Order: sequence, then structure tokens, then C-alpha cells
Amino acid sequence: MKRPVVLTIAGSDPSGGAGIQADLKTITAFGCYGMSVITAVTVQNTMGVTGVEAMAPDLVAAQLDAVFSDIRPNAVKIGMAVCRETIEVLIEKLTEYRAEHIVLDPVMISTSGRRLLSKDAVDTLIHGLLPLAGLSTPNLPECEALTGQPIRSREDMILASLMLHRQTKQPVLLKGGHMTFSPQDSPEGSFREAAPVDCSDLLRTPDGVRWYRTPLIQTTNSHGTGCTLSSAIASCLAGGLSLPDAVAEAKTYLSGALAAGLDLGKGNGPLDHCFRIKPLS
Ligand SMILES: Nc1ncnc2c1ncn2[C@@H]1O[C@H](COP(=O)(O)OP(=O)(O)O)[C@@H](O)[C@H]1O
Ligand SMILES: Cc1ncc(COP(=O)(O)OP(=O)(O)O)c(N)n1
Repeated sequence: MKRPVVLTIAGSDPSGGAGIQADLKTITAFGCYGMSVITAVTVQNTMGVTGVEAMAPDLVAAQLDAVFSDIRPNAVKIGMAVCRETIEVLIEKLTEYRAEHIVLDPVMISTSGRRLLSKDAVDTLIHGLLPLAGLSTPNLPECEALTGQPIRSREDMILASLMLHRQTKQPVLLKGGHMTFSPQDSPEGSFREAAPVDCSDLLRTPDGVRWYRTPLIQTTNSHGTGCTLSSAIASCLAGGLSLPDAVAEAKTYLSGALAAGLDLGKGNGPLDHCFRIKPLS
């Protein structure tokens, strides 16, 4: 029996809402076999990140060797890359092993404001790792940091995604979760504050742009949405879907996991990754 295999390279979130833990739950929910290479251990829960310790880059390299020399992944998701030395290891090893279908979530700062990527790593991320990835999935602040282009409207999203695409020569999914849109807005129109109702993400490929619009779900329990989306896309690519279809499937899954109404913790709670799995009676 064949099962698509997905590798996540990311940091650990002990509360299970983001990072490696969210990735493996998502990969499993898509029926794929999940493997993990840990780049960092964070200390965090639904109320924020209070500590970060990077794994030694040699240990990251050894984990990658162990995985690739034995079970070849059909897709790779990269999350928290933590520092320049680790990024250099990822570039070397993913090139050596000719990894396919790399989805890179360029995680930089947690919602609670803690740096998850050191400042001096950004150049190596832009010039070394992003061009290796078949898709990058920045949120709006990350795309601003990568391109220097402020993003306040749909037109800005179109422009910033083009700038990043020109820099990396690779497809970009610019996530709009940090900006919500009102119904009066045409896909090309300007952002207006009133009555936000949808979350719009923009996929840019060499063929042009495509908007993915999903209803805004009113919840404060959205910890780990970016991790979940990128792992879901990697799982769909591993299963053989095209990039536009993989993004559509992943968005549907993410909306279901947000809407399921799981309510855990005292802060920004996790999604329900298991909402499609039948519970034990
Ligand atoms: N409240 C919400 N309702 C529906 N979709 C959301 C909501 N918040 C975020 N999303 C979606 O979750 C994904 C991650 O978005 P975003 O919050 O921008 O990224 P990150 O988690 O990396 O900061 C995007 O597809 C975005 O549209
Ligand atoms: C270990 C780890 N990796 C990534 C993140 C950021 O997660 P993200 O999905 O972008 O979600 P929020 O920061 O919005 O919760 C993280 N917190 N921890």
C-alpha cells in the first residue's frame, strides 16, 4: 500500500497548536504519513512564547540525513527556520537530496510578538531558501519584511506578491489573515474598514494571480493557522494535486478546523485539526 509521505521541518510548540505538532496533526488528517525534523524547541502556550532554544545546526543536518537516507518524502513543509546557520544546513541538504514540493512558511515573529527567526537570517532566507521552495506562504507582515513593500490594500497585495515572485522566481501564496475585506471591495479594489467578512489569500504563479476568498470566521482561537495551512498544502501536493487545487483544498480544511469551535486554553487557542476524524463513541 502506498501512502503519501510528508516531512515537516519546524519548531516544537509544547501546547500543540502550532509548529511540528500542528503540522503532524494536519498531515495525518490528510491521510499522509508524517515525519519531522526539529529546528528549535519553543516554550509557549495559547498565551504566548516565552522561550526559544535552537537545535545545533549539526543535529538538524543529522536528522535530515536520517530521514532522506531512509524514507523519501513526497513533499516537505518548512516552518520555523530559526537562524542563519540552520537555513544554510537546509539549503545544503535539500539541494543534496533533491527534495520535491517544498512549501516554505517564512515564520519570523509569533502573534504574541516573539522573534522566531534571527534578524541576520533574513538575507539567507531570501536569497538561499526561498528560491529553493516551490511555494512560499508569507503572511502580510512577513511579506512586508521580505520585500520592503507596505501592504494596506488588495492592490498592495498584488504588487508585493509580484515583488517577492521576482525576487525568488517561485510561486507565492500571500496570506491575508492579518487584513480582512468588506463585501464592497472588488478583488482589485481598496481595503475598507467596515464590516470585514472575508479572508483573502493571493496565489501568484508564472501564469498570473488567483484570489482565494473564504468567509472570515469570528474566533479568537486561531493559533497556528499559518502552520496548518502550509502543512495542508504540502500534504495535498504529496497526494498529487496541482498547486491551485492544493491551495483550495487546504483553505477548505483550514476553515473547517477554525469553524469547528474547539476552545482550549486561556488565550489564543488552537484549531480543531481532527474535525474530520470520527471520535470514539
Ligand atoms: N478568522 C479567520 N477566518 C478564516 N480564515 C482565517 C482567519 N484567520 C486567518 N485565516 C486564514 O488562515 C491562513 C493563515 O493566515 P494568516 O493569519 O495571515 O497567517 P499566519 O498564521 O502565518 O499569521 C490564511 O489562509 C488566512 O486567510
Ligand atoms: C514553533 C512555532 N512555529 C511557528 C509558529 C507561528 O505559527 P503561525 O501558524 O504563524 O501562527 P500564530 O503565530 O499566528 O499562532 C509558532 N507560534 N511556533
